[in-house]
Amino acid sequence: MNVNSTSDREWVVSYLDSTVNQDELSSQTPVYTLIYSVLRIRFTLLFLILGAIAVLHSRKKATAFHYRHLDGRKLKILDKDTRYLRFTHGKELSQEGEEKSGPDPFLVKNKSKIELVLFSPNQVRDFFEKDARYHEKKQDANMGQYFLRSLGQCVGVQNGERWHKTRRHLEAHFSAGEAASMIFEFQKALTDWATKLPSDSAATAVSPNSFLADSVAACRQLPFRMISMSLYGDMLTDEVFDRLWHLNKIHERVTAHTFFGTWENMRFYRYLPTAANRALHAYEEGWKEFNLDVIGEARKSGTPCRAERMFQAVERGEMTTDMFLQSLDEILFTNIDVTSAQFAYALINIGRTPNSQRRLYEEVKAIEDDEMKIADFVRREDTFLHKTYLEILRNNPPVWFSLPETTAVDKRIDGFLIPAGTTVIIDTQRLNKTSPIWGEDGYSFRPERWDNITSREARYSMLGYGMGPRKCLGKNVANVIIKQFLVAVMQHFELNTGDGATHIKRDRFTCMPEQVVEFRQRKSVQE
Ligand code: HEM
Repeated sequence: MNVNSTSDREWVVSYLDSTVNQDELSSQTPVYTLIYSVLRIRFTLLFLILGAIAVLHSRKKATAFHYRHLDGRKLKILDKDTRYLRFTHGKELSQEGEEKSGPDPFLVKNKSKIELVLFSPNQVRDFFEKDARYHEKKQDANMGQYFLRSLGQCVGVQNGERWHKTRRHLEAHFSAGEAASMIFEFQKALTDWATKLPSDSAATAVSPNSFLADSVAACRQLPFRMISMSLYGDMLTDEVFDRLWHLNKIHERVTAHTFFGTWENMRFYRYLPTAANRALHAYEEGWKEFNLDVIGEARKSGTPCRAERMFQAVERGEMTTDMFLQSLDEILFTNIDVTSAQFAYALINIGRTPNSQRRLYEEVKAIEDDEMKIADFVRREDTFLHKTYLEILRNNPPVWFSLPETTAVDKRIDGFLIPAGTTVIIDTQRLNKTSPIWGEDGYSFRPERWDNITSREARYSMLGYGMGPRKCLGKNVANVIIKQFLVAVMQHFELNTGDGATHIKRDRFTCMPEQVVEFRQRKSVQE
């Protein structure tokens, strides 16, 4: 049949219509409509999902302009895995970065991830300015599964609303006022430590009035005791402290697996019967039991205890038990090396700089052994004591490279276009020592430099307690205990470190020094 004319086409249409059963037609229409609608919804969903993936992907994926300077040069990359090296060989890594990239920021590999290293005040300012409150911490600190299991719920790696809520519950107990209220209790612990140190197993006598001791070993339990006091108050009897110290021993093993483990970081590892898993399990059980025991006892006896007050947020359903336990872990166990290193460096630096030691001693002598005067002295910020404390913080950052934090928006850092979602780490030693504000002698310990520099001016030139809105939770307590420690040391000892270089231990995630110091007992104490 040849269909040419309009009338022919009309005929064909009507013919075809007539071949279709009208009942069938009416029963088929909803099915087609249904299929059509379902397909349409699916397509819409598919488009939405693809759109979301594209948006997310574009946040991560670098464009041709990303990682490039305004003048077109590209960021350099250190072509080696720095996952462990940043802890064991921080100094060497920092030097390699400087040799490869000069004054420009550079990229490093962390297993399969790429991170951006910053180290100058301009870079750090560009990183924190404007979007700092939207920066995110990596929940596994880019260290994998074992970290996620042991610390993935602690306040330090939470983001957004979860972080705000948890932080609020903890922060109230570590304010400047709370820290000041701990001073008298801390004083007792310090006097006890200084009195017993000459006969401690860490001390080797060299004369009736002097002894040698490794700077870390000399105060190995002291910061741990003081931070435990801040959490448990009068509940911290000798027996309770011994329980904590035992848990700390297990936790040291957990920390070693967390930062230096390899297979531990894999997903399947948790199911294997290994020493690392047993240590984590034993620690978690013990830590939970310990806290519930102490909190229960504090309630029964009506003893004030900060951990008990923090736990009330768990009972109100505002914080999970894991968040509570892991945040307390972060405060006490994980942080202990950080504070211990500051104590050790306080001894080393004071013992190496006779002029600073003399000036500090003169100040301490003037306040006599009066508790009220000591409390007032420690709180002041116009003293040589305060400058010494700031200089210890500047000269000895606790970790060589900070833990990862991501940018929230595309931004220029030192002229380079850095895409949103880029993970950044800061070379704290390089920043704290080579920022132009420190002048030629940034590597020297010189508290006097703070005669002419304010903390505000030094804002982007040192990473002491961190920058941006999520600074260290314990900064007020750390401020008080480090200054009180310096006072107690000056009251009891004269220090001598000698001239040799201080090495950093390679088996810690912190910059932990290896250095023997000579302690000479002061006359007033010997009598
Ligand atoms: C001199 C000793 C200390 C130094 C140098 C120090 C330094 C730091 C730094 C650099 C951060 C990271 C901040 C950031 O992410 O930008 C931090 C976080 C933190 N620190 Fe400290 N810290 C010290 C002592 C303490 C103490 C004694 C405590 C507990 C009372 C503590 C508890 C914490 C907590 C919980 C966080 C996580 C805060 C958050 O993300 O909300 N720190 N600290």
